[in-house]
Amino acid sequence: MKKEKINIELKHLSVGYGQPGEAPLEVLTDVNLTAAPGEMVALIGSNGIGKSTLLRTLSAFQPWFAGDIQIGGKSLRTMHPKEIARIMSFVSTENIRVPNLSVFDLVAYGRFPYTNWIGMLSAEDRSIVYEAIEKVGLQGFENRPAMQISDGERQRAMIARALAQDTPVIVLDEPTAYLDVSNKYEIFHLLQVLAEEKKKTVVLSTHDLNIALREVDKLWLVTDGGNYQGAPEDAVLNGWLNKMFRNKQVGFDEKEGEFFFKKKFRAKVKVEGDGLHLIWTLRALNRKGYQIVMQADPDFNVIVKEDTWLLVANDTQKEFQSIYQLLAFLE
Ligand SMILES: Nc1ncnc2c1ncn2[C@@H]1O[C@H](COP(=O)(O)OP(=O)(O)OP(=O)(O)O)[C@@H](O)[C@H]1O
Repeated sequence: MKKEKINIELKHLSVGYGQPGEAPLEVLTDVNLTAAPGEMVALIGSNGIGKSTLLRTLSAFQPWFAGDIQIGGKSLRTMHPKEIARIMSFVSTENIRVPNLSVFDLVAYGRFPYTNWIGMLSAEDRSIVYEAIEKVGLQGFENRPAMQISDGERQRAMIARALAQDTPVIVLDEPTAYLDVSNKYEIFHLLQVLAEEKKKTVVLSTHDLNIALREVDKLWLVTDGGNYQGAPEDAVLNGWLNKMFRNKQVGFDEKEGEFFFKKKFRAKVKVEGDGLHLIWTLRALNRKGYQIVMQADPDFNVIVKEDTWLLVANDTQKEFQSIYQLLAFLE
């Protein structure tokens, strides 16, 4: 079947929760965001801001209050669940609580929009399922009970299920939450390849900001003060990342490209040296709360040579063989 290329548009969207007779809880209001075919988008924002709520709403798992969600120019409100299932797959971090469900069966659920009413898999369906399992590196796990695999393996299996569903849009809520750093990069890479080669629109939420900044095409940034979208580099240059956290102690270092915790400086240090040894010495001193100065009068100096660190303070000098030893002495 020829796959359509699908745009996503969130227009003045208000999402949240409401029970009849209770005051509605609006989690996010007036959200205006877009994603194009072939784009990998990371939704980022602080804990509890409403990322899961937004993604569940986008995937038609819950209704919204105001505005519209348009998929390929058509309002999600007007679409039949079966039509949505052929356009959009959703991966969450929820646990699987079905005993005796094998990894193969779990992934095969992805084929439900295409199977007949008893869910019979054709030979083509089975080969798509095996291919999806292989793509996420779970070959050999097909017969294992899905309840008896690790969190990371289950996360891969859930992604395989979305691959088996073969939709032009894939929405993933924290797909890398349980993965180690090498698997996080692999999953980001896999999703990126899908976006690029198959022109799928991939929208995922993540707290892995450093990876997202390096790997995705676009950020959707939700904050208390509004929403922003653009290339990760636009987010850095426009200072959006500094608006992400209410905790003013956390800042974004535009030059390093990473978040840091603002500490009170305990002393000034001037450091001489070069190469990697200098860079990591600066990071270590910074981590321990020393202010690095170039011009101002330092409280002490550190001269970095390959594998030796010379501390010069007033009239005394002391040599160390590692950063650990230098920091221990400074304590
Ligand atoms: N089923 C629910 N009913 C009512 N309120 C809810 C429900 N689920 C979540 N909330 C509330 O909605 C707000 C947003 O929650 P949500 O899970 O969307 O945030 P999030 O950005 O995904 O957080 P995190 O980064 O911690 O996963 C929170 O205040 C949360 O308590």
